[in-house]
Amino acid sequence: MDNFNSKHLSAQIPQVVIMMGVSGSGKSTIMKHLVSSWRPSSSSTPAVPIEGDDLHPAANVAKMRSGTPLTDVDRMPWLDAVATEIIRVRSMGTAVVVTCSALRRVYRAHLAISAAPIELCFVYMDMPERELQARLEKRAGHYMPARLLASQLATLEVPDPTVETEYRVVGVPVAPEMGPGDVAAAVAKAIGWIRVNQVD
Ligand SMILES: Nc1ncnc2c1ncn2[C@@H]1O[C@H](COP(=O)(O)OP(=O)(O)OP(=O)(O)O)[C@@H](O)[C@H]1O
Ligand SMILES: O=C(O)[C@H](O)[C@@H](O)[C@H](O)[C@H](O)CO
Repeated sequence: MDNFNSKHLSAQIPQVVIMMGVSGSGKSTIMKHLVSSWRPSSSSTPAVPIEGDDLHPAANVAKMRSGTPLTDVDRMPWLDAVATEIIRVRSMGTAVVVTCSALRRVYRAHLAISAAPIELCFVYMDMPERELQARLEKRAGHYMPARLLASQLATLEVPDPTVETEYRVVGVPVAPEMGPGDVAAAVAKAIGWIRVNQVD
């Protein structure tokens, strides 16, 4: 995973970052830490968060709540809504951090094409299945049941630098002992963001 980080980052510091990966990998948690403590060096204002979970059509939420995995057809209007929100927020000129599982390569391509010419950088939250399962079983108050993890993992196409159609992506290995602040710092390091209060 390490050696595709630098290879797939162009010289430009990413301004629009998509936290991707399966349910329970920490996308929402790390997004909050990232926007509160880190920013691209070129930006004087905080990055704005977009919570992809909030953009699902109600039917999708009902489906997941009932333990049924979403299909490609279910996800397409959701991906469109995420892209539309990225375009809206980015037009204000701030950096943006988005949570969106973007499990399949075609979903990442759909987002990237829909948001163009805005450039997206995907951050893949890479966590062992056992830890994912444990976190989902402990998590309370979320519509996504832990039993959907198997289908999430089956749908996931792990970002692969050797695939020609893969978009700009950074893999961040998340070890169980890393707290949210540690993970956010690892993500920030991988994308070249600096601490919010750091003097340039
Ligand atoms: N680094 C961490 N250390 C310990 N617990 C964590 C860490 N990151 C996230 N968690 C916990 O793991 C659970 C899953 O995290 P979170 O909800 O952020 O994942 P997610 O990828 O956004 O999931 P979903 O796609 O289902 O919304 C939460 O209960 C969260 O508090
Ligand atoms: O692609 C999907 O199957 C969905 O987007 C899920 O990943 C959920 O949105 C999320 O996990 C719930 O929080």
